[in-house]
Amino acid sequence: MSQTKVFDRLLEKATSNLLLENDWESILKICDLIRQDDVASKYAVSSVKKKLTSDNIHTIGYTLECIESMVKNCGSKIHQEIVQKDFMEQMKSLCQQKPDPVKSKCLSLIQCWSHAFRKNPNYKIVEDYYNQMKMEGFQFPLLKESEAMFDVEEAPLWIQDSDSTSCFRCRSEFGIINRRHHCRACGQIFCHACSSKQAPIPKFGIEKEVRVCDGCFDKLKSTSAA
Ligand SMILES: O=P(O)(O)O[C@@H]1[C@H](O)[C@H](OP(=O)(O)O)[C@@H](O)[C@H](O)[C@H]1O
Ligand SMILES: [Zn+2]
Ligand SMILES: [Zn+2]
Repeated sequence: MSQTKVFDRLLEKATSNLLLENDWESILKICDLIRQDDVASKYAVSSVKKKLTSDNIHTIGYTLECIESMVKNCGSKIHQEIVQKDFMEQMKSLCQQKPDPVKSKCLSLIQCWSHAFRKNPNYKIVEDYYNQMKMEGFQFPLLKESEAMFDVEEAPLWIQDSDSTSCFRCRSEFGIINRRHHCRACGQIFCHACSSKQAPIPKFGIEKEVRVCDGCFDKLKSTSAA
């Protein structure tokens, strides 16, 4: 079964209106799939946005729990998808149209994200919505700063192929035979001889074995042995 199908099934489970409490196991598996890039964050957020349009208030409530965990655990790849006008509009309309606990959950999420993203100018839309909604009379709950702190470690962006003509480690020139390969731990580009090993990268939430360079392999092994 494709990982996207696995994600869809987990999201169905985690947002079922038959649940009596949060299905944390499914929620955390959803976060793992996103952190490991087994499912695209754009697809994940668009699926969650659809769930927020459910007629069932319980499904919406459990979906908000999923969103909260995705934002806390999956880093900027998810943040970039939620700091969009359409998503913020959807959250605001839930505050206008739905009763508690959905309304209060949405208000506290908008407030939490506004605080957590306050230093990132690219995410200013959240603070703008928060301030605008305060001016419009929405009653936000007391901010619990500890809940608004999440600095999850995430995998580095990959160096662009075009930015590298030789192996970062042995300097061999790339070409038809000597192909480029990315290390998932440092994001640098290596020849196959310098990046033939695989390892999980727990600090990035990558539990499966992925390609890493020899230097990162040794570091990861020494960390896991410690
Ligand atoms: O197979 P190629 O045509 O050489 O393309 C390379 C592979 O897709 C590499 O995948 P990998 O890191 O999983 O090997 C990727 O890291 C490189 O950026 C690509 O240039
Ligand atoms: Zn090399
Ligand atoms: Zn590396």
